[in-house]
Amino acid sequence: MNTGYFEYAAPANEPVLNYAPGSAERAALKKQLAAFKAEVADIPMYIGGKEIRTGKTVDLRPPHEIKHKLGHFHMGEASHVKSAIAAALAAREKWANMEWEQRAGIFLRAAELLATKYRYHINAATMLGQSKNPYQAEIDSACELIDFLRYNVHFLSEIYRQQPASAPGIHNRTEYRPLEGFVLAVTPFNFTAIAGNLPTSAAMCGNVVVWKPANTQVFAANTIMKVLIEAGLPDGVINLVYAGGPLIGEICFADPHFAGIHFTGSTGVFQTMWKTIGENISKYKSYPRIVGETGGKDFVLVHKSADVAIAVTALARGAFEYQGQKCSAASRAYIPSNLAEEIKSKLVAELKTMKMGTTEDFSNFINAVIDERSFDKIATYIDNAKKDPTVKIIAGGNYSKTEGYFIEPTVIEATDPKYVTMCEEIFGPVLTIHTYDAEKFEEIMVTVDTTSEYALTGAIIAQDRYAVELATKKLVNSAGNFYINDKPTGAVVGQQPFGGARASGTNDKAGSMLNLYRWLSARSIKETFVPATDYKYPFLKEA
Ligand SMILES: NC(=O)c1ccc[n+]([C@@H]2O[C@H](COP(=O)([O-])OP(=O)(O)OC[C@H]3O[C@@H](n4cnc5c(N)ncnc54)[C@H](O)[C@@H]3O)[C@@H](O)[C@H]2O)c1
Ligand SMILES: N[C@@H](CCC=O)C(=O)O
Repeated sequence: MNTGYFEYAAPANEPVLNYAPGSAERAALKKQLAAFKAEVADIPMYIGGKEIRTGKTVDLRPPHEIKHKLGHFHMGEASHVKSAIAAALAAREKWANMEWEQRAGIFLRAAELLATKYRYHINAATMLGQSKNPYQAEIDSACELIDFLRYNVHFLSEIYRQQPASAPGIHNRTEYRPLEGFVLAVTPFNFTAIAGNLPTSAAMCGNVVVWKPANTQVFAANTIMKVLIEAGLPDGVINLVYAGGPLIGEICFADPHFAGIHFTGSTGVFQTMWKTIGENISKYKSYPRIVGETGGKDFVLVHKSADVAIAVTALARGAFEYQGQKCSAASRAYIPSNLAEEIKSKLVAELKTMKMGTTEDFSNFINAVIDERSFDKIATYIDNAKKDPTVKIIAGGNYSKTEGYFIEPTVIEATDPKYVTMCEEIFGPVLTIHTYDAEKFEEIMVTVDTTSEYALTGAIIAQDRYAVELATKKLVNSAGNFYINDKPTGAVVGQQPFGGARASGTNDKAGSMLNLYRWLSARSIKETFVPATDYKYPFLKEA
């Protein structure tokens, strides 16, 4: 029974705690880190509200301390993926029919639990499981996830409010139904907020979900699921399964009830998914929604009028926060010849002050990269650069995987703007810099635009407003998130809706109305109060 139209006003962004020495939040976070390190977690899958343990376990270890075991999770097989689909479909009717304000209450309660009771749980889990320092964990697993939940409730209430006009004698209305089937959410390792947002944004719209996180993000994914259950999410609405990516794809994309994929991860995986869905298109009840935010090769373009301190900070933070493992991370920089020496020497000096080590030692800015596969891939790019006479490593270049997967912040200088590390996504702490003739700004913008297949984020650093205007126009298709005099990372929900085009994804802007529309299937209803009873037009009637 609907008894009113309920408002969900735009929320404020969750305030970022600073964890300064002596602060209460610092003590609470340290306590939770110690608690996690003192236990061995046994993490189940969650299917139809039941905890499922298969006995086939995979160990979880902090990337910065690989000898320590945090716990393990239970790996699923084909039968578990099928059970997750069945549980989702069984929950669908009741969930789709639940009044919006009841659904909203669950996600707002989850946001509140994360902001209070579970703030240090989710941050400590992200710090240990994904090797993030306290600030990087706070802006991701606490603030961004809380913002996604609160803003999406607000945005969805705004969508529901949008209704068509009605001519005299009739009433029109639009119902925003969930999709007819289940949504598959496949999430990446690098952001706990994204892992939480992809299943919950679809579920909030009334959809049922099968959620598969990255193996290296399971430690924090488990906390998200526990919070959602405590917040009152009914059984079967979101089913968390751990299984190989290809296996999940093979089963879900062959199911006639597959209604949509909400993916964030690499471009190659997304393209494979799209191809499989295309091959299976005639099997589905409805055309599935395909939403994917993928890779980037994000640029910083410095103009000859730039403030050097702004440029150096944009590069230091933009390229090396979270070890460069943000899809938005600056990984190619174009610096003008008049400022090149000053920018390089100041950047190299800054990088020397960045301490690297565990996340439990709060004096470390740099922690480890996510796993051995990633470490080896990044090290290969660095080794190849060391052997190549056309490029020079001007900072970092050392790495070790003895204690954890540590790679120094590395800067490669390339005379060729099409050198491999200017073009390919490395996803690690490696920045490549190219110096251009300061008088050839227009030419370098063509290079920026045509060097990579991606178009995720980019930044212009300039004091000259004509240069800012020119870059904003010429690079219109080079980035979905474009920054002026700032680093190209750190988009905030409700402020900079996030996503890129070209090979970077479908640009459906996580944390905005644009994204939520993809999980809705509108039904238009027209009611005529005094319907016609005669087919004849007035002019056909006798005078
Ligand atoms: N554009 C964005 O908003 C955004 C945000 C975060 C990360 N990313 C991108 O994500 C990548 C890093 O994350 P990652 O290493 O977790 O990415 P990934 O593509 O390796 O994995 C993402 C997810 O897909 C799963 N997967 C892997 N192979 C699969 C297959 N064949 N079928 C189905 N699922 C499969 C993984 O297990 C994981 O859950 C980078 O390319 C980065 O740019 C993009
Ligand atoms: N939204 C994040 C990036 C997410 C991708 O990894 C940012 O803007 O830095």
